[in-house]
Amino acid sequence: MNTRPTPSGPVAPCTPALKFREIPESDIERALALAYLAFHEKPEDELRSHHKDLLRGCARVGAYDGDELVGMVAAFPFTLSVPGGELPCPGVTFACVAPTHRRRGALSGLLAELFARCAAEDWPLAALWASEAVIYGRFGFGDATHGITVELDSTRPLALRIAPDERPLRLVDPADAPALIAGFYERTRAARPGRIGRTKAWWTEEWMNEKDEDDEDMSPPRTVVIGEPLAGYAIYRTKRDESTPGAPGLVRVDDLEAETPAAAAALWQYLASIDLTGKVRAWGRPLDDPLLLFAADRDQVRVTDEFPALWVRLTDVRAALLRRSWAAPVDLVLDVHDAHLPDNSGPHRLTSGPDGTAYEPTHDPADLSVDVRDLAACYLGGTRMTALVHAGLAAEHTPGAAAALDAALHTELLPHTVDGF
Ligand SMILES: CC(=O)SCCNC(=O)CCNC(=O)[C@H](O)C(C)(C)COP(=O)(O)OP(=O)(O)OC[C@H]1O[C@@H](n2cnc3c(N)ncnc32)[C@H](O)[C@@H]1OP(=O)(O)O
Repeated sequence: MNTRPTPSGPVAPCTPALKFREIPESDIERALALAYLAFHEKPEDELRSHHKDLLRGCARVGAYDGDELVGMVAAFPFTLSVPGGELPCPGVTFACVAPTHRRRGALSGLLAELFARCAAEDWPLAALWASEAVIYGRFGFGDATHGITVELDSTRPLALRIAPDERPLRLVDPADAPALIAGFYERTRAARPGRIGRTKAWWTEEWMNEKDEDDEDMSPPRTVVIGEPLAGYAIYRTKRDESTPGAPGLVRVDDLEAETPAAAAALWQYLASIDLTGKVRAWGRPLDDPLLLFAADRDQVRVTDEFPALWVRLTDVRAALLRRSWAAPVDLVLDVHDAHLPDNSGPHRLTSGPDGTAYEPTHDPADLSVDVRDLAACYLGGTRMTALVHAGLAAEHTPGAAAALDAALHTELLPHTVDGF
């Protein structure tokens, strides 16, 4: 059997008039105007200039109708943590097409151009956050990391089942915070796949930016740390509730990492005890956040949302599989289907063991058939192949093949991405 019920589809035919080429620096203003048109935004000068800087640092592909720029994608030069290390991974952003040119294959052409660039640059992965979940599966992106929103009722002290770390907490000046916590963050990246490498500029402009891009009522970012040497940190903002006099305000947690459960408990307890606030909202927490287990009262700590976070594309399946580590020996034939990048398609024998990992074309019958988007969903260990087989999205020809692949793909911590872009 070789069922592939919802494959990534073939590339839509491009409008013959459209040409795809690099967007030069001289067109960045036009590129921004196009993005603001497509995303319905009218940013102030400061934010506009920030977007301009971001675009300058990106690879940029444009769709041109004659001289008119009608579509673009940009890509940050990120690295992504994968099991056992990290890989170069363009972070696709600013994907947009003028409303006059939509559904004529512009995005398809732009992504085809980007994939060609990935092959030329030896980028085995690409990744993005989707504005709409329905868009990117057809291009071979799979939802490889997931996030949850957690809300704490902090009108009463946070009840815990474990003892928090009793060492003092310190607030750190935003200008000093990146240097203090960057090394610690890097260690969390090594332990958890799906995390983006943060440059100094990324720390300063995306994490320590005084103004919050989404909510102008939010305070500047605050960074609280515990331990010497550092055992954990939280980056958060607060806002008052102006609607009702005396109503408690909000603590919004943007990032929190701790190396021990006790340090995490101390940070959550601190966040839940800030005066004049009554709710802590943490967006983009990992699915396996220990808080959900060590909270003593799950009515006080509730998961209010779950969503796909990072969509990953295996632009070079072979390189992506060879350049991650494997949790258990594996030897099976994978028949991958990739409608956009045919070099990825066809049966290959995947072996991994004490002598290393190999992934080579074979004429042996397939043990497992899977679309490249679904393999991408499993790649960081966040989705189980057995679940995909049960959902009818992958076909198991040899009993036990999916379970064997899951054992090899397993990661101790679930993949997680908190850097939006
Ligand atoms: C990574 C990021 O930046 S996410 C941000 C994405 N951008 C936005 O949401 C901005 C507003 N939207 C847009 O600019 C455009 O509609 C885009 C970029 C989403 C799509 O661009 P288009 O050039 O219209 O896409 P294109 O014509 O190549 O579509 C290819 C296929 O995807 C489908 N598709 C594209 N967008 C959507 C959508 N929003 N919902 C459902 N299907 C979609 C098309 O129907 C087409 O399907 P088909 O091959 O079966 O015919």
